[in-house]
Amino acid sequence: MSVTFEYTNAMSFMKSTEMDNFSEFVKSAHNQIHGQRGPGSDYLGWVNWPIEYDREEFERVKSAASRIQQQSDALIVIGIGGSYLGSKAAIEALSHTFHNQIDGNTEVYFAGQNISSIYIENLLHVLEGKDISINVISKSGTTTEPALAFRIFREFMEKKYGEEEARKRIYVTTDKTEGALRTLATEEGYETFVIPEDIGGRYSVLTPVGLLPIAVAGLDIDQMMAGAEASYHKYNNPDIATNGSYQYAAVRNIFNSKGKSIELLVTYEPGLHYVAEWWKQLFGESEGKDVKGLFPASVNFTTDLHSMGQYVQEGRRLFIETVLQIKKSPVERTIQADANNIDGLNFLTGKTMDEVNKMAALGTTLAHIDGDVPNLLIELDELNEYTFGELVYFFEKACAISGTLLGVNPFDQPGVETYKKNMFALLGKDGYEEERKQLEERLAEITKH
Ligand SMILES: O=P(O)(O)OC[C@H]1O[C@](O)(CO)[C@@H](O)[C@@H]1O
Repeated sequence: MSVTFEYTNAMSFMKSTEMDNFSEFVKSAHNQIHGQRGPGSDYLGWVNWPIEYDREEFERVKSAASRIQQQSDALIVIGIGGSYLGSKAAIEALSHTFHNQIDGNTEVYFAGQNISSIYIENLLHVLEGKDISINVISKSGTTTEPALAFRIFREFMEKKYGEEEARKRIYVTTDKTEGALRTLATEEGYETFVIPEDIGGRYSVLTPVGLLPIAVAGLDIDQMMAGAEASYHKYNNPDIATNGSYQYAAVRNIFNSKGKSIELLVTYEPGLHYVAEWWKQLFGESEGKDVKGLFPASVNFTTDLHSMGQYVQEGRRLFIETVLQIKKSPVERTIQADANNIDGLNFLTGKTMDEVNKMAALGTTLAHIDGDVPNLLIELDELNEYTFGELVYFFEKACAISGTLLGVNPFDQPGVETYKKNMFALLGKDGYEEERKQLEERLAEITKH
């Protein structure tokens, strides 16, 4: 089982010497990351995590997951950004497409990833009559969206079960010592899991942040960590000639410097939609700063070929494409002959749906190459917990190296604060009086025109 990277379909857009030229830069980026040096070096805990993770806590995650499965019909995962995208990606990719509708499964719902009252109302509606547990996840413990959702769900739980029983159904994943959530968890006696202080949100899927919800969904987290460990060893050498993760990092930078501004992550399996969402946060927050970075976007083909395909083929030439492909679908559905053949599809008789999907992918790749879109390929032999773990680490490593090559700090996200500052000022939070005054003046100016 493995994850492979290749860029053969990008070679007509670049010279092989360009890759060679990157080899020394890649080596020094590798040495920087492994030597715990450089910008953001306080956030490198994820590098050795697959071999160094806390085994005792890992076992506790598994037993909490089976307790939740026994005590509840549904788990509500409250978090935003890196505190929900990894588990959402794994559950969508690896579970039954309609996981929550299958009898016997512990349903998993997400909250706190938006501020929509409609969403909360409808979620509470769906939960009527069900026994529930909560896993609230926030590294800082102060992020508005999950804090707001937790306020609502805590009250809901205490009303439904009483304080004592609610306590047994609330699981908190947060910083080891700091933050409002840690304080609350200590006061209330909730069971807690730790987000290591040297692992940022977007690098946290293989910590309890991702692992508890993933295990509750019935997935094998031992296999996931085994895949991540294999990937750790595979991408632990600085040689660009043999390190696919570093090749991916270098090729992205080559095309960025040639003026490409968007990387489209392309999938042909709907279950991979949230893997792409997770990937967007990883690369978007890591590289989008100092007026730099490829804009990470994603499409689900063939669905989006009927909406975005036209632009990718003939619109502004901004793109590189990275196809995330599963070599062989675990499900074989053979197309049958139809006596009347009114739809004209009898030429597909005897082929499987997956063969058709693969030919759609190949045809699209060739068409997009003709439309000047360099094509990169990441292939998974199979899609399962093991290869998911491998893929996560492949991307994490590539992202750290890519951001380092780009010359940014891949581990901070200062730009996210700007909207928060405005929101707090507009809502009248204490300490934001001056900002509020300035915004009000600005808004008055806009209304005048
Ligand atoms: O886990 P927290 O601290 O609530 O943060 C959630 C998300 O918010 C961000 O900090 C951005 O505001 C992301 O980097 C992070 O994944």
